[in-house]
Amino acid sequence: MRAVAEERYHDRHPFNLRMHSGALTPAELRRWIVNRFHYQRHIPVKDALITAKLDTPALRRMWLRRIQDHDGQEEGEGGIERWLRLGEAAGLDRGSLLRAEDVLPGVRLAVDGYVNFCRLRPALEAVAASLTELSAPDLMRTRIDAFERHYPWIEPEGLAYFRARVSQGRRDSREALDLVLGRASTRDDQERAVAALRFKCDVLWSLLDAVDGAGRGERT
Ligand SMILES: O=C(O)c1cc(C(=O)O)c2c(n1)C(=O)C(=O)c1cc(C(=O)O)[nH]c1-2
Repeated sequence: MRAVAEERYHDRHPFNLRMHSGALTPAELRRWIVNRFHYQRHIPVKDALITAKLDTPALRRMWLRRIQDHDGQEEGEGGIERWLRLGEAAGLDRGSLLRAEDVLPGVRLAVDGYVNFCRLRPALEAVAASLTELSAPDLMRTRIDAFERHYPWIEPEGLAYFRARVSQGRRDSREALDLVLGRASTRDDQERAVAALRFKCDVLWSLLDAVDGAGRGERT
């Protein structure tokens, strides 16, 4: 699982490499923020679908916390709100983020693919798909450094989302890995868990393909 989460993770995608080296234009970075918001706002939806598949109070409590991380305990809190503030720090309008008018077709398909995977597959596979988060905390740190160094026009308070995800991602991936290791007792289960994680890597990769492709005309 760790090898898949490392080798196929989107930190190696050309768009992320350009982000980290400071090569993105303001328009490209804003396009990424708008499109990634579409992914962010669906994370609690897919986590609700997973919660419904878990069969003990302890597991449901554990997974419900993820929904709270994104939705907050009340208005004005949580990861979705922090992402909206990132958008504002980059000069985007909150209303246009919420209306999702500029979300690319390929991004809609990638996000639908992930939500429907979690809707239709058993808990083991849906939880295993979240394990891209094994690699997410390192990427968050790279991203924070890159934003501070190369994109100072984004106000620093906007980076609160990424800072919070470093520890949340570590805890989430530890819990999800324990759950998968505890449940995947047969060879078949283990292979399905690995395939789920590969699928999720493809979701993240396709999302960035769409964002990258949309900017190609502007760059040449
Ligand atoms: O910015 C990123 O590169 C990135 C990647 C991932 C991931 O690896 O799936 C997640 C997040 N961010 C994220 O912010 C997040 O809340 C999250 C939840 C999940 C998941 O599948 O349950 N992945 C991710």
